[in-house]
Amino acid sequence: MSDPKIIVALDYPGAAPALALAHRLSPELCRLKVGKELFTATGPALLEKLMKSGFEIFLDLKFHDIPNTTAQACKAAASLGVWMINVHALGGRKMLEAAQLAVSTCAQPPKLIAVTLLTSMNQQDISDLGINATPGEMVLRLAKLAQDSGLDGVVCSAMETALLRRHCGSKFSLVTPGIRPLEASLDDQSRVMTPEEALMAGSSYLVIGRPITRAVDPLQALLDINSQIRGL
Ligand SMILES: O=C(O)c1cc(=O)[nH]c(=O)n1[C@@H]1O[C@H](COP(=O)(O)O)[C@@H](O)[C@H]1O
Repeated sequence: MSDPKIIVALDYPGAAPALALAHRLSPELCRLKVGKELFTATGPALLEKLMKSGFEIFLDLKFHDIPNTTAQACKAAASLGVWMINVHALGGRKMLEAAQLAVSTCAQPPKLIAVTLLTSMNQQDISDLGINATPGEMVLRLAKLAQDSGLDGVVCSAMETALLRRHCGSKFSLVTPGIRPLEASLDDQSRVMTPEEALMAGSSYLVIGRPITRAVDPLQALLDINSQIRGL
């Protein structure tokens, strides 16, 4: 099976627009991400439809709770047959280890990754939290914590991928949102890179939403990005 690098974020309020977009794309070209908005509106039924069409799904619910609650939520998410799920690294070591253990006991364990520092956040946002670190320092610390806890990878900005590749090795998955082709609007993202820059820096997968979903021709936008990154 092909291993498409692009994960298209289906950030929609309901099933109809999400399915309409999925029908225009194809599993050879991309994976799909279902996040909080869409999953809250549609529940697992939509995942089944998308998976029946052959798409691998990143279920992005960013669990962050006490260890037992997070572990049980991860178990429930893993039982849906998705390709990847995530938690927040800020939940700490005990939560991460509990999540990893819960997922590892599933029949078909999905990849489990941890969100480090949201790509919408910048130095000022970190200072506002009372944390005395640069984005790079904070992301590296959280990525090492996730790796030590047995997770498969992290969500980070592509601006940190070169640093994480050096410290976490080549097998650790680096999933990077905040991807913006040249001339695309930043929207609410802060730490962004182009698709080529992100892959050259060491990203494993690129999460891309609005630059594709809000394009006049989403399939063409996806094909354009895939042709820019071919061979990287
Ligand atoms: O976990 C994520 O996927 C995620 C983490 C992060 O730090 N930043 C981030 O943007 N995301 C998600 O990635 C997608 C980015 O969408 P666009 O900004 O439209 O490309 C959204 O669905 C976000 O929820």
